[in-house]
Amino acid sequence: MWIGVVSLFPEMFEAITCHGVTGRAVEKGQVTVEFWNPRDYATDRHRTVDDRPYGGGPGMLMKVDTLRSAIHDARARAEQATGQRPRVIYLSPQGRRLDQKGAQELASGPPLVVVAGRYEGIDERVVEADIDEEWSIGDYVLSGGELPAMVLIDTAARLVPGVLGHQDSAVEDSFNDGLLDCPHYTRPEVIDGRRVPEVLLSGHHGNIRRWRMKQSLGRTWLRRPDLLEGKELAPEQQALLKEFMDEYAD
Ligand SMILES: NC(=O)c1ccc(NCc2cccc(O)c2)nc1
Repeated sequence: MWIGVVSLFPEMFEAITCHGVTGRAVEKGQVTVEFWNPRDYATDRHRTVDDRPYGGGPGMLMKVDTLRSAIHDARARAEQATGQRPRVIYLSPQGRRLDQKGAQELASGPPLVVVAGRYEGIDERVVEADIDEEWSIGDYVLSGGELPAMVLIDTAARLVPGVLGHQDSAVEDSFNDGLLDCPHYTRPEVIDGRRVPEVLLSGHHGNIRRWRMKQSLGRTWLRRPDLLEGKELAPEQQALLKEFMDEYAD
């Protein structure tokens, strides 16, 4: 997976390119992340990258010419490196809500150029002319688009085949098949008098699979019933959820 990043703070992205699963994916070449900094396109003495908003009001916007040059070069490199036209994404609270389904879509699609805004954002004509899709990681405002960009890149990169240890860990992940994750346990067997559920010590893989499925369904029902709305459950899932609900009612 090839990802270009347009950001005034490229060093922030070490959080995903130099650590953990995503860091190893970059090291192994399964994921490529390249950076373009609008400040490198500034020609004035002060290397200006912001500009005042028409109509007045507080704050600044990203300067148009330096931003557009960076996006243009990132786009060109994407095509040169992959032979495909990239999807240019801008992170803002006005964008499409990122979820696991969207992450899967991004991971299996064309190369990405991800644009991280600073200040109060970018000129709307740049959104119209240069941005293909606006995405949001949630209904809150951050001081910049870098953290949202890293969230988007991380959740997509980990879905690239071969990036996660054993592929099924991506499948079993929370929000896979749209359910919340089941509880997890590891050593010691007892913590402050709290024991590991016996079924998980039984070695009975069929019972363990069913217990985990029941817990995922039950937790989703209790914590995020909206995720069950309109969701087609398999007969086994329906039975397990009913069992959970009956036990919960007791
Ligand atoms: N929810 C998000 O994905 C998100 C994205 C960016 C961001 N900050 C930079 C910015 C960029 C554009 C407009 C704007 O108002 C703020 N904050 C939150």
